[in-house]
Amino acid sequence: MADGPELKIDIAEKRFPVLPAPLYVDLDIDVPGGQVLALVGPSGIGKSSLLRLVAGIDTDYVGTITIGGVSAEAAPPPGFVFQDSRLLPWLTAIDNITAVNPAITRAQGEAMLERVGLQGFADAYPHQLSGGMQRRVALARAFSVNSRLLLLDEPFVSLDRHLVAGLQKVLLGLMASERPTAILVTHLPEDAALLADRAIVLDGRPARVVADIAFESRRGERDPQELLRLTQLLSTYSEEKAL
Ligand SMILES: Nc1ncnc2c1ncn2[C@@H]1O[C@H](COP(=O)(O)OP(=O)(O)OP(=O)(O)O)[C@@H](O)[C@H]1O
Repeated sequence: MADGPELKIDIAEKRFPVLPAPLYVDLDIDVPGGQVLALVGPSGIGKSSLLRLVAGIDTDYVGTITIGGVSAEAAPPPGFVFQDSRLLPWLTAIDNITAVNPAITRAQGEAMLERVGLQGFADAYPHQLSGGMQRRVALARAFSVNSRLLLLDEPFVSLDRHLVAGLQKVLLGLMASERPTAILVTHLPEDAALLADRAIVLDGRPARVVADIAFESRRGERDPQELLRLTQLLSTYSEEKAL
């Protein structure tokens, strides 16, 4: 399969009326097709807001964002994994998947659920699934949309770490075969080290790129020493502070 689309973010200015300073001024980020970019930075810096702009959910900014040459507002909605699963509670697992892409057949939806380790759970409702299983459905749904752009907003937050390892493996496998262009928002350097090809650190208000680190080793093939090295590198930029 070919790589996902190139993503070009060129924001001249983004403000929220309640904030005294702009959230971003002259924020330029290019993500080549098929790259997984980790976006890290302190709480409140504007990571989730950037995903909402890229997704075309928030269109109130000055600048351009294009996905494969098409403006974010006009492009098909990307796969989006939110901080909470945000499954529709009145729909079964399979119906949550076909809701984002009616072209998907039941067999294809079931195959996707099998890939995330949920064989036999197609007809379960979200409340019948554990928190970790719900995240798996959310991943399956994000890979089922008619878009090869994937936005992940702290996809493993508030899950036990022993559940996270399984989900990370599922995500790595799906990204290896589907080759989406992706942005992963995370506050954990170890998640960025494991899952991404590159990391951008945002800081300040307006937020600016204070580090842009391309990882030389290949995602999915890093040994524990390399993971530790990248984690430590990224940790030097992360500070526990809220804006
Ligand atoms: N709809 C909105 N209206 C006004 N201000 C907003 C809105 N959404 C976000 N903000 C403000 O913009 C700033 C950035 O918020 P955002 O959620 O993007 O940060 P974040 O980096 O994702 O934080 P966290 O890591 O805690 O999730 C915050 O100061 C927040 O209060």
